[in-house]
Amino acid sequence: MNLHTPTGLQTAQARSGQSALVPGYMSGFGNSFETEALPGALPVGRNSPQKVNYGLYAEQLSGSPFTAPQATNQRSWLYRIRPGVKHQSRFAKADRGLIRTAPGARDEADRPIGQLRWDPIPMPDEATTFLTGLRTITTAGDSDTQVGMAAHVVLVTSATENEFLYNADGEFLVVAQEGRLRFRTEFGIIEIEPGEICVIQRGVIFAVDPVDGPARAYVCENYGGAFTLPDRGPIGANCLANPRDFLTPVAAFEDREEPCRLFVKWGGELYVTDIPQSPLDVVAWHGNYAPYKYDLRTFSPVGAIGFDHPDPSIFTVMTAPSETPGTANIDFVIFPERWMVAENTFRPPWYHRNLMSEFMGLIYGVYDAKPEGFVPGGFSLHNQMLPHGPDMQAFEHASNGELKPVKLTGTMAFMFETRFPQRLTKYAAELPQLQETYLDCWDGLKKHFDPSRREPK
Ligand SMILES: O=C(O)Cc1cc(O)ccc1O
Ligand SMILES: [Fe+2]
Repeated sequence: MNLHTPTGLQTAQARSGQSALVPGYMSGFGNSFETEALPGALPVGRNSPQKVNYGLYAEQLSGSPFTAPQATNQRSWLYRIRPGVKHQSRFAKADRGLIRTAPGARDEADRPIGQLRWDPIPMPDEATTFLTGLRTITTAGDSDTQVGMAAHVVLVTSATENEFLYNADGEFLVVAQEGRLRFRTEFGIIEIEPGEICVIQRGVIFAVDPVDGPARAYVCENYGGAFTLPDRGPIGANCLANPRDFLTPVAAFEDREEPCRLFVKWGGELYVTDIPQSPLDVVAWHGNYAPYKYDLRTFSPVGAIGFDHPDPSIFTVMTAPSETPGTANIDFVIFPERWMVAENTFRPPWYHRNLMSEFMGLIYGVYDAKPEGFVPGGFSLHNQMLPHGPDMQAFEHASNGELKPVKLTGTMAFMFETRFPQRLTKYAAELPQLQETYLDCWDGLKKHFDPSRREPK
C-alpha cells in the first residue's frame, strides 16, 4: 500500500487503512497522548533509548519551564527523521509585513482613545499566505516578559507547501470565520471550519493551507502561560467546554527532500532560513504539549434561568491565567446560540466599563447588543475603562419587548479579553474599514429620567 499523499504525508490513521487526507484526532484536553505513524516508532518505557527504531532522532519540545508545577508542566517527545537543528541553519531577517508585537507597536497609532469598530477586511486580490496575510490589530503587554497578547486578522488565499513557520513569542489561537483551513504541523494535521478554533503552541512548526477557497480567521496570540480550561466552580464537573471535545491530531509526517523555507517569529521580528527538506518529519510523538482543535458549537452555555444578566465570564471557553488568581492574561469568551428566558430583566449586556479590555469578533449571525453594523468578519475594540453597551436599537427593543422565552439562533460572537490595555496598530487605525460613525449607534439613547416615574414590581 502506498501511504503517500500528494505532499508525501503519512499519518497514523493512514496506517489503519483510512485516507491520509482525512485528519485523525485523539480526544481530551491536556492529556498525555501518544501516537505513531509507523508501528513501534515510539520507544517503550523510556524517552531516550540509545538508538530509536527506524533510525529516528529523539527530541524534546518544552512548552513550560522544566520545573513548572505538574498542572502546568508541558512537554512532548518527538521522534523525527532529522533533529530540529537540521531544520534550521543561518537565519536572515525577513519582512514581517503587517505583524506587530508588544511592546514594540505601543505608540504606532496616532489616534485618541475611543470605542472602535471595523467592517470585515476584504479578501485580497493578490495571493496571501498565513504569514503575509496576518495583520495585527492590537497588541498588549510585553512578549519578552511573557505577558499580554495580540489580536490579529488573517486572510489566507494561498497554500504554502514548502514554507513553514513557528512562533517563539507565543501561542496562536485561530478562530475560523470564513473558509476552511488545514494546519500541517509537526504533530499531525488539523482542519478547522467556521465555528471551530485551533491552538498552535509556541515553538510548534506548521504550514497553513486554505482548503476550499480564501479563508478569513481571527487570531489571538498569547504571550503568556498556555490557554487552559477555566475552573467551573459551583457549576461542577460538566457544561461550558467539555474536555472530550478537544481534539489533538494523530502523528503524520512528510519525508520530502525539497528546498523549503522556515520562518520564525522571534522577539517581534521575523527570520527565515533555507533548508533542504520538510521540517514536518515527526514519525511519532508523545506528551501533553501538542496542538488541538475545538468546535465552539459543542460549548454548553450556562446562564440566567431566573433573572439578571451574569458577567460574560460565564461563557469562558478557555483562559490564559496570569500570576494573579482570577485575573486572566486572556479570557477567550463566546456568545453562542442560547435561550434567553430571564424574567423582568434587561436581557442584553448592561452598559459597562471594565478593567479588562475587549476585542470582539463575529463569526456568523447577529450579536444581540449590536444588531446593526457589527457584521460577520468585522471586529470591535472596547478598551480598558471605556464605556460601551447595547446600541440604541438593542436598548429600545430589550426595554420594551415582551419577555417570553427567545432563542438566539445561528449566532456565534467571541471576545479576546485581557487585563491589559490593547494598543492599536497603525495598520488598524488607518484601515478604511474603520467605522468613523460607530459612536452614532448610541446617539439616540434618550434621557428617560423622571423623578415621579416608578416601574411596576
Ligand atoms: O461588551 C460586550 O458586548 C461583551 C459583553 C457581553 C456581556 O454579556 C456582558 C459584558 C460584556 O462586556
Ligand atoms: Fe463589554
